[in-house]
Amino acid sequence: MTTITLGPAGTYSHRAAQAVDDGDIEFAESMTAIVEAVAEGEADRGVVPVENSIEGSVTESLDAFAEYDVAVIKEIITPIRHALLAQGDSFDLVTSHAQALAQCRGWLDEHYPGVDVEAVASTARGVERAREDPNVAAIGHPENATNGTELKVLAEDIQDQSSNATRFLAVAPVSERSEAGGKSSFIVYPNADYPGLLLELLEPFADRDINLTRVESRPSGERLGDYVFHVDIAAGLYEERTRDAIADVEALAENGWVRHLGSYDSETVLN
Ligand SMILES: O=C(O)C(=O)Cc1ccccc1
Repeated sequence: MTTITLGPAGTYSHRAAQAVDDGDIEFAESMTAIVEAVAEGEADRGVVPVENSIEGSVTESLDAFAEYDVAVIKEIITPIRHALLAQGDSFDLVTSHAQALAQCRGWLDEHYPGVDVEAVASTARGVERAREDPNVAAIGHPENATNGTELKVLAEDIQDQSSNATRFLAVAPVSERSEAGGKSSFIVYPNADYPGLLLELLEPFADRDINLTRVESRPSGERLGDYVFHVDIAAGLYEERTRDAIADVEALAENGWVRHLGSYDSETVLN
């Protein structure tokens, strides 16, 4: 089994992927490339971050789910504890994944006011930069300090909120889409715009006492003000009430489309 996730080795996505699958791990440098590799049959599994408790959605992952046909087979929730890593105590640039830089914005302002920051494709890519250049520090998991040339851990737990957690989703080819699991995800493109549309789309769940765990609107890319809705619910597709609710949503979206991502269970991993 080959799992593809955000690389190089040492990213938080890599850690989440290892927690759910101990097979071969391959790396890509964008969420889109990971989802595309699974949709095209180049990898059996993909693991991408979708939401962080401080910074919110990883929009690139959501947009990739709307673009490529894949099945969501598991949710992985993991606490994220960032460290500042560098060759020595002085540096003039801090580099990391944009989400990690944002999660530590307050801490950086307080301890290194005015320091330059630069976003790179992943936290581990930032660590590579710090290994190559003594003027660069990186934000990432503290274990990156010892994997390879030694780096100093200048500070630990630098995220702005101690309860920093990220949700990752594991995806598989559509043939593995399941109806079993306590949560389900789907994407609705109603291709319509009238007062009360969103209310109508959500009523089928309220009427059946199904809890929504997330609703996110993303631009459809068609025209300004036109949206695709990403909806997660705390119910499985094996339940009649879920199938009935989604049938109602499909009727409302008759001029657009509904993409079923599948039902799955959630696992919290501490790593
Ligand atoms: O760059 C990484 O390590 C990732 O896996 C993306 C990410 C960045 C910050 C928090 C969670 C995931």
